[in-house]
Amino acid sequence: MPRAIVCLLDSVGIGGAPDATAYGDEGANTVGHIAEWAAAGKADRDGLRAGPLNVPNMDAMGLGAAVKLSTGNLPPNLSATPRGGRFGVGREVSKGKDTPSGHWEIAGVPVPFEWGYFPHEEPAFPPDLIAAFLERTGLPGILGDKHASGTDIIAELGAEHIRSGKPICYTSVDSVFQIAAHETHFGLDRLYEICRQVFELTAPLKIGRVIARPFVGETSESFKRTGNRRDFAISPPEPTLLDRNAAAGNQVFAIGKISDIYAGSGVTHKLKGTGIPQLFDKTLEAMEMAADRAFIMTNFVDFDSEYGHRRDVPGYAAALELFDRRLPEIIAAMRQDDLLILTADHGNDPTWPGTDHTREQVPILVFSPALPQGEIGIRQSFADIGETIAAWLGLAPGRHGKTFL
Ligand SMILES: O=P(O)(O)O[C@H]1O[C@H](CO)[C@@H](O)[C@H]1O
Ligand SMILES: [Mn+2]
Ligand SMILES: [Mn+2]
Repeated sequence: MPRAIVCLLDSVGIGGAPDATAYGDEGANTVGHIAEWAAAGKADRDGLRAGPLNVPNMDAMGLGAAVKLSTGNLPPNLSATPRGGRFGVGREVSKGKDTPSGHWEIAGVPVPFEWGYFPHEEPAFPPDLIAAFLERTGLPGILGDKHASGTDIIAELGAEHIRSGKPICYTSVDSVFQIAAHETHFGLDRLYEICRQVFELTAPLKIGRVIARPFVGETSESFKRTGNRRDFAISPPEPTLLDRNAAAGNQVFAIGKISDIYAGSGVTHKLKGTGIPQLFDKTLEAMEMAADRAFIMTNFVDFDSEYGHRRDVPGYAAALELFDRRLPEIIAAMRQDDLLILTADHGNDPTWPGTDHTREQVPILVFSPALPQGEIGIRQSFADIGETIAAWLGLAPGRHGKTFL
């Protein structure tokens, strides 16, 4: 009996989105540029990695071929000829180049509305929203109130935050209200509680997520974010693949950030994990526990949060290589009728200006022991992934997307 596993490599885009210009991202290509920089010796870091990008296992599943299909160019050290599975390219129809938009569409639900965004101005947040927030929480004020990178802003304002007790509030090009606060000086539960308050206040503005960004350390040089990030997210507007599989009485394993991204909806088993190795361990654990018709989905967030937003090319390359080294463990744990899909939710080209996501197409790399090698082309919506999995698991067809198997 079938099962399905999705490894979502957060932000591992492959360029070529036809609407990239509208986002200022024409030419962005996360995998392609990392491979180019690595081949040119520009992704070396002592003690971490060196030389051309080395991802033979993903490449065998069609990573190089997918980049070529997406952009017309084969990046250095990747191959145009996969050695197993089916490869293709996913094109997003939802307008946001953010995590929930990508994930919901992958689970069969393109986002039918425009998210609310905060302007690239200071203050970024509407004064009446902040006034209501301060009134509800009794806080003495906020710091930040602008677009920022989360690591930069804690270095800039962390000390003042500790002194004043004012939380650091910031946003980005995504539909987010983020709050950074110190885990002990401010308190983790208190941070979660004020996020909950903001989440209620921002719901009418269609803000996708309020994100708690706890950190530790005592000085600007040593402040460090912890794994206790928590996302308070709007619920998807229609039942996703997760809801549909759970409603059919099947297991749905949400690993890492997945449960938060779908607001917990349709999740029957939630497994926490931080970092690529632990997320792999949890995925393997879920594969051991999973019954027939189970759906397992893991979000590997580090590509995005640790390397993409930080514009860290060697770090991103090393993370891809680490993922690639462990991929055979998942393949070895697969049963004959398990389906594995590697894909991504958007791009985050670490060679691109700024620190935000980039509008890109994504790889769709499909593997099942029984499935012959082949190509699935450029899919016109990420929803084709969800629809294919739904069919694989024996669920009734959904409202969006077409199966590609
Ligand atoms: O710079 P950090 O705090 O990592 O923020 C990033 O993380 C947010 C959620 O993925 C994005 O919108 C981007 O702003
Ligand atoms: Mn993402
Ligand atoms: Mn991100």
